[in-house]
Amino acid sequence: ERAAEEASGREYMRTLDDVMGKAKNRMSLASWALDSNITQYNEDKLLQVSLEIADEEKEYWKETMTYAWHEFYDEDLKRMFKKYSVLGTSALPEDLNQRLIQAINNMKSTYAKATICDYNEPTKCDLTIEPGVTEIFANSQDADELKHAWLEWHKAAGAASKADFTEYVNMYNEAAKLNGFDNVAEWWLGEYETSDIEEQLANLWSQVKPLYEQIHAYVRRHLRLKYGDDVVPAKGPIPAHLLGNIWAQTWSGVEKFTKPFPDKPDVDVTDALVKQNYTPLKFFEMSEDFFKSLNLSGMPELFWERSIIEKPNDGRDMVCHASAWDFFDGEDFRIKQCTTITNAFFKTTHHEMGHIQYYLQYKDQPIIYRAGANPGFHEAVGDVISLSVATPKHLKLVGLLEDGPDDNESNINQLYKMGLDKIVFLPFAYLLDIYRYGVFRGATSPNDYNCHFWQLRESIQGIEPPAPRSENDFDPAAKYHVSADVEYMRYYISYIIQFQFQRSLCQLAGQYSAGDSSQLLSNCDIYNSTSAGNALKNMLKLGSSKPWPDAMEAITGQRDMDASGVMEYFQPLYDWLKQENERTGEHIGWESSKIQYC
Ligand SMILES: C=C(C[SeH])C(=O)N1CCC[C@H]1C(=O)O
Ligand SMILES: [Zn+2]
Repeated sequence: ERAAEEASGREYMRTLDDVMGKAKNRMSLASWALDSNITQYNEDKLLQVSLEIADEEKEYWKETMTYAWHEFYDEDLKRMFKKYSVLGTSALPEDLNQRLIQAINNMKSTYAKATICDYNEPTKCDLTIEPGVTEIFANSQDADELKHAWLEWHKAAGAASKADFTEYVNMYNEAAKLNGFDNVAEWWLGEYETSDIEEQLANLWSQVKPLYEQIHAYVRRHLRLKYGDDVVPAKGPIPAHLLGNIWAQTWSGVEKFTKPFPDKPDVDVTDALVKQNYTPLKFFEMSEDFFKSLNLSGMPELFWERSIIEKPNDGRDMVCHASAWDFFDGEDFRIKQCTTITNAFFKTTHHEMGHIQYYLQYKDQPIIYRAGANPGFHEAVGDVISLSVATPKHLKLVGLLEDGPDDNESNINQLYKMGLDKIVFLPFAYLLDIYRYGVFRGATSPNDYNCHFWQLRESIQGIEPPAPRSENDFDPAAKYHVSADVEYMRYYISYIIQFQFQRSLCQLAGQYSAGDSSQLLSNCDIYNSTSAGNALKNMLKLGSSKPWPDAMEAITGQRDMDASGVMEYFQPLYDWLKQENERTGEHIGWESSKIQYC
C-alpha cells in the first residue's frame, strides 16, 4: 500500500516539478522585464502573471497535500514533498496577495527612482543611488557634503516607503500564518533547517565582536584626527555619513586616508583598472576565466546575449542593484548590473558570477532543489573567488598591481583593506535582520520603526545618524534589501562561511597550511587549481537537495559554521590593531550617542 503510494507520489512529483519549472520561468521573465525597465505596463504585467501563477500553485498545492508524504520511506521524495508543502505567498487570498505585490513594487520603484540634488550644484537633482549617490560616498571627504547626501537619500528612499513597508509587513505576516508560521521571521529562519539557528548566529557574532571593536576603534581615531573631535567623538559611536558608504555597511571608502602604513603602495586597483581601459565586459570575461581555470563552467552564449552589464543611457527607470537570475529552463541565466570601473564593481562582478556558476552546476537538479544549500551558500561562492583575486599575488599576475614589497607592513595594509570590507560588514548584516525579525514578530511597531533601528545600529554596529531622527523618517528602507523584500542574514552567514570554504580550498590548492606563516590564508590564490575547483563543484552540484551541513562537509570536511576561518584569516591584523590601539590609548567600544533618534 505504502509502496504504491510512494510510487504514485514519485510520478506526481515529476509532473509537479515540470509544471513549476514553467511557472518559475514565466515569473522570472516578467520580473526581469520590470526590473530592467520600470513602466506601468511591466508592473501590471508582473502583477497579472503573479496572480495567475498563484492560482495555479494553489491548485497543485491542494493535490500535493493529499499525499501521506510524512510517512514516505524515500528520504529524497519526502524532502521534495516537504519543500513543496510550503506554498508561500500564493496561499494568500487574491486581494491580499495583490496588496502585498503592490506594496513591494511600490517600495522597489520608489528606491529605483529616488534622486537627490548635488551639494555643490543645487540645481542638478538627477543623482540616483547608482552611480550618483554611491560615487559621492566613495570619493567625497567633505563632511558637510556627505551629511547633505546622507540626509537627502534617507528622505527620498527611506521615509517615502514607510506606509508601503507597513502594508508589506501585515500582508506578509498573513501569508506566514497561512503557511503554518507564527510570522515571517520564523519562516525566514526556517530556511536554514537548523533548530538553534538564532543562537548559532549570536554565538558567531560574540566570537568576531572583539575583532570588530578593534577595527572600529582604529577607524574612529583616524576619522577624529581628520574631521575633529566635535564631529567624531573620542569614545562615542561613529557618525554614519563619514564611513565611505551610504549605509556604512563596508568602509573601504576611507581606506586610502586611514591605512596603517600610508607610505606603502596602494592596494586599491581602481586607478589601474581605469588607466588600463578596463570595460564592464572585461570584468565579466576575467571572472569567467577564473571559474574555467578551476575546471568549472564557462558562460553559455545566451548569458552574453541577454545580460545587462551597464546602465542603459536611454533614460529608463530600472533596478540598478546588481543581481543574478536563473530562468529555470536550464539554458537562460543572466546578470543585471550597472557596472562602473571601480575596485568595488570588480569584486561585485565575481560575486554575481558566483551565483551564475551555482545555477549552472545545479541546473540538472529537480526545480525544487535549484537553490543554495542555504541562502548563505549562494552569497558565498563568488566572494570566495574574490578572496583569491584580491590578493597582491593575483593582482600582480593579471598586471593590476606593480611588483612591490611584500613585507609585513604591506601585509597589514592588505589585511586592513580586506577588514574594512569583511569584518566591518558583519555587524551591519547581522543587525539588519535582527531588526526585521523584531518587526515581523511585532516587538517593533510602526511608531518605533526608526527608534529601534538606530538602537541596533548603535548597540551592535557602534554608529550614529549624522543628525537627529524621528518617526517621520524610515531609514531602514534606504537600504535596497529592505525595500525589495530580500532577506539579509544570508550575507552575514556568507561572510563567515566563505572563510571556511577558502581555507579548505587553499589547502587543496597547496596554497595554505595551518601555522605556516609563509603560506598565509590571506595570501592564497586558488586560480588554476582543479582540485580546489572539483571540491567546489561537488558542493555546488548538490543545490538544496541535501541539508546544508552535508554541503558544508563536502567542501570543508566539517558540518558546522564557525568563525575560526575569519579569525584565522585576520589574526595578524587583530594582533596589530590591539597593539596599535594600546599604543595610542584608544578607547575600545563606544559610549551612548548624544544624537536624539528615539
Ligand atoms: C551584490 C549583491 C547582490 Se546578491 C548584494 O546585494 N550584496 C553583496 C554584498 C552584500 C549585499 C549588498 O550589496 O548589500
Ligand atoms: Zn549575491
